[in-house]
Amino acid sequence: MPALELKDVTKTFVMHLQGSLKLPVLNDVSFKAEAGQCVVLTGPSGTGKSSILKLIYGNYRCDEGAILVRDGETQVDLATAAPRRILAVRQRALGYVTQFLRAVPRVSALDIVAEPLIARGVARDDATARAAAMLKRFNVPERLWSLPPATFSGGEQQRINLARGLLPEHPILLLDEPTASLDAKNRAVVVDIVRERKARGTAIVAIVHDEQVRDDIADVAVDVTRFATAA
Ligand SMILES: Nc1ncnc2c1ncn2[C@@H]1O[C@H](COP(=O)(O)OP(=O)(O)OP(=O)(O)O)[C@@H](O)[C@H]1O
Repeated sequence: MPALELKDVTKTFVMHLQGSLKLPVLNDVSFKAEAGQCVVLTGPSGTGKSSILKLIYGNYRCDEGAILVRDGETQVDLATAAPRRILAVRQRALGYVTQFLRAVPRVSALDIVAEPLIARGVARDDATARAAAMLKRFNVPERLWSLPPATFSGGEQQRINLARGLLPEHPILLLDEPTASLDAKNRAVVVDIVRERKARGTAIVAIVHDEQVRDDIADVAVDVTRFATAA
C-alpha cells in the first residue's frame, strides 16, 4: 500500500463573486508516493502544483477522484472523509510546509517553531530544546529567537517556517517551494533533512523550482501540465 495515492482527482474552482464562473484547473490527477520516496511536481506557473498540495491536505475539496492516505494499517480517502476524520489524519500522518510563514503577532520565533510539537503532546521544555536545535541547524542567529518574525527578512522567515514545519515527523510530508528564498548553505540544510526523512521512510511530495535541489531530492517527477485544464 503506497503512503499516498491520488486517483483521477479533478478540481474546478467556482468564482461565486463572478456569477459562479467555473474555472477548471485540474483533471484526472493520478500519481502515488511510496514510503521513502520523494515525488516532485513540475510544470509552469499556474498549472496547479500548489493546488494539488492543498487538495491533499484538505484545504481544497476535490470534485471527483480519490486521495488515499495510509493511516497505520488502513487507507483513508480524504476526498470523501468527514472533516473530523481529515483533521485526525492530518495530525497523525500529514506534514505541510507552506510557502510563507503566517505571521503571528507577539509570538517569538522559538515559540512558533515549538508550537506544533507542543500541540502533539511533547512537553514544553523538550519541544523548546528541539526547536532551538532546529533553528541552529537552519543558521538562524540566536539573537532573533526571542523576537516575533514579522520584521525578519524573507529568507529568515522561510527558515522559521521550515523549522516549524519540519520539526514534527509525519509519514507524509508536503513541501511547497522550501528553498525559494534561501542561500546555498541553507538550501543544503533542506536537502540534508529531506534525505534523512526519506531514509526514515517519509513519503514526500514537493514543489521545487531550483533544478539542483530537485535533482538532489527527487525520485520521481510528475509533470502537472498533463493534468492542467486551464488555458
Ligand atoms: N482558491 C482559488 N480560487 C480560484 N482560483 C484558484 C484558487 N487557487 C488556485 N486557483 C487558480 O488555479 C490555477 C493553479 O494555481 P496554483 O497556485 O495551483 O498553480 P501553481 O502551479 O502552483 O503555480 P506557481 O508555480 O505560480 O505557484 C491558477 O490559475 C490559479 O489562479
